[in-house]
Amino acid sequence: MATRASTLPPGIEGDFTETSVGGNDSWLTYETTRWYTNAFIIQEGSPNKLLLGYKKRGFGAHLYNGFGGKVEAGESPAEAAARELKEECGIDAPLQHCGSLLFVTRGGPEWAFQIEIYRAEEYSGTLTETDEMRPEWFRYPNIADVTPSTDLAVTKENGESLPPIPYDTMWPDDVHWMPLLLAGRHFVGRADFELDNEGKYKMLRWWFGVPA
Ligand SMILES: Nc1nc2c([nH]c(=O)n2[C@H]2C[C@H](O)[C@@H](COP(=O)(O)OP(=O)(O)OP(=O)(O)O)O2)c(=O)[nH]1
Repeated sequence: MATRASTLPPGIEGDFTETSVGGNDSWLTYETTRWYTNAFIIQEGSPNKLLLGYKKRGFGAHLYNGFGGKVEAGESPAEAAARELKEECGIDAPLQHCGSLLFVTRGGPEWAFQIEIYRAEEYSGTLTETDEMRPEWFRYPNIADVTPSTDLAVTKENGESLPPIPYDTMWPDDVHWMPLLLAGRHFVGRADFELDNEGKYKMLRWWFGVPA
């Protein structure tokens, strides 16, 4: 059950209703922030379809994710999101801003990632595999009855020919906000991670909410 947020994580400001919170570690500190984007194509139908890309190289390699990257000097986040979508999978889309995620690591990059998240229901152009990303479609269930913490990967659904959302090969925070994204809701969140000795990112603490 969502509760009105009493204490927001550092870096999150506003009036939000908490949808998911966890972890016992202290919030990590950071000195600088860099801006990033992440874009998803979401199509309701039979089945409902979500476009993800398998990242072939760089940060988050071997994970499925939306399409995105750094906001370059002189660009707005919306311009960067459109550019990255085109560069990484060859398509254009009427992207709409729907979320903001603060991503902080210990042992990884020393800056905090401010990630602006976009979605679109349509696109033009031909989906193309690039050096960085391999686009693939996944199915998701009808979300009317799904709460923010429902594990969509195991929910019974139609459209058996597409695989379910591959949460096991995504950033661990994504399961907390993906239902909000799929439901077309606006959301904000913070997730702190630690890079362990084996080169894996472990989530230490997280908080997600929707505008109150
Ligand atoms: N879904 C999800 N995406 C994340 C998380 N953390 C995180 O950095 N990302 C995304 C934001 C960016 O889209 C991407 C990191 O950017 P990148 O490493 O591809 O950026 P880049 O500048 O090297 O790429 P590029 O511009 O060369 O294409 O990963 C997370 O916890 N969940």
